[in-house]
Amino acid sequence: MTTAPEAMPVSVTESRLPVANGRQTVREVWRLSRGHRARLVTVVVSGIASTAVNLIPPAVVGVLIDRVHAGTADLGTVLTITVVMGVSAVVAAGGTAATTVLATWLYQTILARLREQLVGRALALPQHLVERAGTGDLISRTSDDVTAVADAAPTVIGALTATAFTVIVSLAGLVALEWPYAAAFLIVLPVYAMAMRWYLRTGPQVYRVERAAMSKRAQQIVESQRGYATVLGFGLGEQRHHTVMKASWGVAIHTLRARTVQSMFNARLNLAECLSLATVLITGFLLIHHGSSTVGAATTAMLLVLRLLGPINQLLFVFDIIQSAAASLSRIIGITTTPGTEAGEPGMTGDTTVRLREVAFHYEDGPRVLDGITLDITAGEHVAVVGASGAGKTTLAAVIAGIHPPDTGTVTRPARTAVITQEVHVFAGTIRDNLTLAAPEANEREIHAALEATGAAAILDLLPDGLDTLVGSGEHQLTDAQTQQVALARLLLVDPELVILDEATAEAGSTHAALLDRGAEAALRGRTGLVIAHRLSQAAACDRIVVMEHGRIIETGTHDGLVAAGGVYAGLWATWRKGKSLGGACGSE
Ligand SMILES: Nc1ncnc2c1ncn2[C@@H]1O[C@H](COP(=O)(O)OP(=O)(O)OP(=O)(O)O)[C@@H](O)[C@H]1O
Repeated sequence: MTTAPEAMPVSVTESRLPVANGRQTVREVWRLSRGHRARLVTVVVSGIASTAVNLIPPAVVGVLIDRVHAGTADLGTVLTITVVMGVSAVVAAGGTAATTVLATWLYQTILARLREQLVGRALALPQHLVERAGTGDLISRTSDDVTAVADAAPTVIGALTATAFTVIVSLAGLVALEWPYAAAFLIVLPVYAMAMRWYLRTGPQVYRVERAAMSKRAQQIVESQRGYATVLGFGLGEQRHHTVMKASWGVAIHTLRARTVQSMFNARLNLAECLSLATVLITGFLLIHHGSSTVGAATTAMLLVLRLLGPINQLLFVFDIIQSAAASLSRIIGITTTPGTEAGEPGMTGDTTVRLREVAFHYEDGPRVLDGITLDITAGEHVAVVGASGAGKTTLAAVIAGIHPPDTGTVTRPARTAVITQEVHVFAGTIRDNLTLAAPEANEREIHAALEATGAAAILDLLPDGLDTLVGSGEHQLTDAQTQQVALARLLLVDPELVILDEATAEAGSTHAALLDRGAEAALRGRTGLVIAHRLSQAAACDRIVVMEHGRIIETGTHDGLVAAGGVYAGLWATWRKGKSLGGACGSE
């Protein structure tokens, strides 16, 4: 009796990252095999041949039994049959080994290509897609789904090549012995079909839910790790722990359900096996009783059926794994076939201006946070955006940067746009790695010039190994100000046409703020710039100021003009001046 192998979890269809359909998946796998098709054919032929050789032993055992039964077996017969069985076993083993090696080489090569494409494409995905779907889904595809496909490949490829031919040859063998043997086996096939039908109706849904629970858990863990500082800062450890624990329990419950479904499928398969053996045994008994079959033929028939059961179960199990792995594969190929940003995102233009027309935007299920935004930023102009918290400043920056596509309206921006957001990540590696991340060709002189210009050169004096100091998790920790300075220097090395600065708030008048203002000034010099002004001193130094309220632009003009107009900005400025000292981001102060 048999036991089903561990079923792979299937993918979440409700995911918002694209999922390829069956035809796209097959076409893509076929494309990936380009250059290796001759090997593919060899794998199929050698797998089929070795399976066919495996059918020789049942046939010769039947002959031996009949000869023994007829009293014609002598030592020569036994030796001949032994040699035939021995040779067929060696040939089948050699063929299977060769098939396995060739198949392994083939699928590993294809998988390696797929992985390369996946990583390359994942890094080039349009940001708004990843933002909307959540990084957990992307991580799940690049880890869980790749593992599912890699684990499934050996089983699937080996079994598929062997199974189909075994079934055909064994059935042909049963017919050649006596057609009732084949008929006896065939009448049990509906039981297999019913087991399969039940499983296909029940399994995918259970696995899908299991996989959705896994994605949710991954998302919760990633968010807890990403927001580590916030979790610590706000004492959210207990709450995050509870959320992750709840998500983990969800996985445990759904995994238990999935394994239960698997066990029930096994029970149905075992019933089908018992019925096949019983019907062929009874048929053999009846045929021998009526003198139309021999004991040897009945034995061969039983051995052939026993041989058939293995591949049939294997086919069903492989079907299960294929189904699960195919879902993972379609999730992976959904990513690899998604157009990346290399060819340019919508809204990218060849000039250095920014142009927004009647732009509206809302977050998933939320209200509109941008409404009727029309704005032009001319080449080289520095525009500051100010407004109360929640006015939509950061969202506007993200829409201009192409991170969020607008719901309605149009946005155009320069092709080379660089953004510094409030959360700057330090990549594991050296300071040099972090600086040259987006400009790998930058030389030593350019790196130092960028550090000087942004005021970040002083950081090097504080680091044990200068540019080669290892930073990131578990290594030297940069302060927030240093991290942002490094980000500004990195931005200089990229030399963008449009700079969008939405840096973390720094207390006005602090050394931190002064350092950031100096870095920002260097980053904006000679470029078109949009500054989300968290300190009004940043706004005052820009060419033009845009005031936002509830997702709309309510005032726009120069600092002096807006102060003189006595509107919302003038009020903000008056409040600001009361308690703050001035610095500047746009560099004109
Ligand atoms: N990822 C998000 N999902 C849903 N709503 C969001 C998201 N980000 C921002 N919002 C909402 O959109 C509105 C505008 O937020 P936004 O961050 O753009 O404002 P802001 O003016 O930059 O505020 P702040 O100065 O506090 O950063 C707010 O109501 C905010 O709660």
